[in-house]
Amino acid sequence: MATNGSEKCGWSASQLRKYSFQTKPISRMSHKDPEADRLIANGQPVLLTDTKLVSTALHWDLEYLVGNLGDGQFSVYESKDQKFMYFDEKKAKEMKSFEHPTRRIEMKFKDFVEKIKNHKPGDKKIYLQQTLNDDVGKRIVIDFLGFNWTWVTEQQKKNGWGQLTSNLLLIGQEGNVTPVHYDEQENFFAQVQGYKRILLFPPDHFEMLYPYPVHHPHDRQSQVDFDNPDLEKFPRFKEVEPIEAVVGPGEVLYIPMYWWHHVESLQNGGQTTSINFWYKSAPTGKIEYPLKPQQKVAMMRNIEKMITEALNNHEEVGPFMKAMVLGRYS
Ligand SMILES: CC1(C)c2ccccc2-c2ccc(C[C@@H](CC(=O)O)C(=O)C(=O)O)cc21
Ligand SMILES: [Zn+2]
Repeated sequence: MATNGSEKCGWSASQLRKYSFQTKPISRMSHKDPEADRLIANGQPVLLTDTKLVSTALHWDLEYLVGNLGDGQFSVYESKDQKFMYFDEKKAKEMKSFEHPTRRIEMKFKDFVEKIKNHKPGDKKIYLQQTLNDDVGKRIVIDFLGFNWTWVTEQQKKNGWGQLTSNLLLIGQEGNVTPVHYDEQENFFAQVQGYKRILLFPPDHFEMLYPYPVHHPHDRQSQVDFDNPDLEKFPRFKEVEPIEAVVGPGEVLYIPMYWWHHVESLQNGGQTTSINFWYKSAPTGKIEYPLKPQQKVAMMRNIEKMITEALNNHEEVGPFMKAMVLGRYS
């Protein structure tokens, strides 16, 4: 819990990666503050310091998890550098030229812990990402049942969200980076062990973050490499104005649907454990004008999908849309 520096906050600015843009701090507050509910209802991010959402998981260190997660297979992603770029495996199959930035390997949890313990500089980085399901040990089930379901279910109801689709258990190594992307679900992101720095960009940053085409395996991810932005190709990237949150154990960040987020496990901060709560969005009610940026992103996605399917060849999509717009709408 970062503070004005007088109390210990468990991390220091030297552990944060350096980027070309400035950031503004996110608002942090108690979940009891009426402002918190107002922000969530308005689809604005907020860092909640005291929800106790996953307080029964705060003791989930690696040896406890080895002893209680059961003998199942876990999805572990491997990357040659510190970036773990999501890609859609189905779309990757349809794109011969696509080079996979990460590799998914299935392994037992104890083998994952061994890899973490024996990691040496130069080894591939790894990131465990696994849906919490019912074939975990019974003590994990008890911890899971002890989550603050009262509060999170109340949030789901009063914001009209759809069902809880999944809780992902995430265990990453210090320095791991999940490059900036958006999801089409509401997300209560709960930090369990270690510290993560999250940069958040509003949905209207679509034009400054240059997402990949919808049919591309990196759909929903930005084409801009934050460590080496190509301002020739992506000139409006210099206009980005993110807000920043460092989440620590017991803290919960609300990441609204369509909000871009970049996530990094602090350097030299040890391994990080997070649990996310993804909810389907509220059904679109009566359309009101002006349209929200999220609605425009959803429209652009549908139009891109329709044109790509109708032309049945994604090379033609650019020329087709240029013919429609250049000199006529631009
Ligand atoms: C990078 C990784 C492991 C991955 C690889 C391949 C396919 C999917 C994913 C995936 C999905 C979600 C996260 C959690 C989080 C980011 C973070 O905490 O790092 C986040 O973005 C969110 O909660 O929305 C992380 C990953
Ligand atoms: Zn995400």
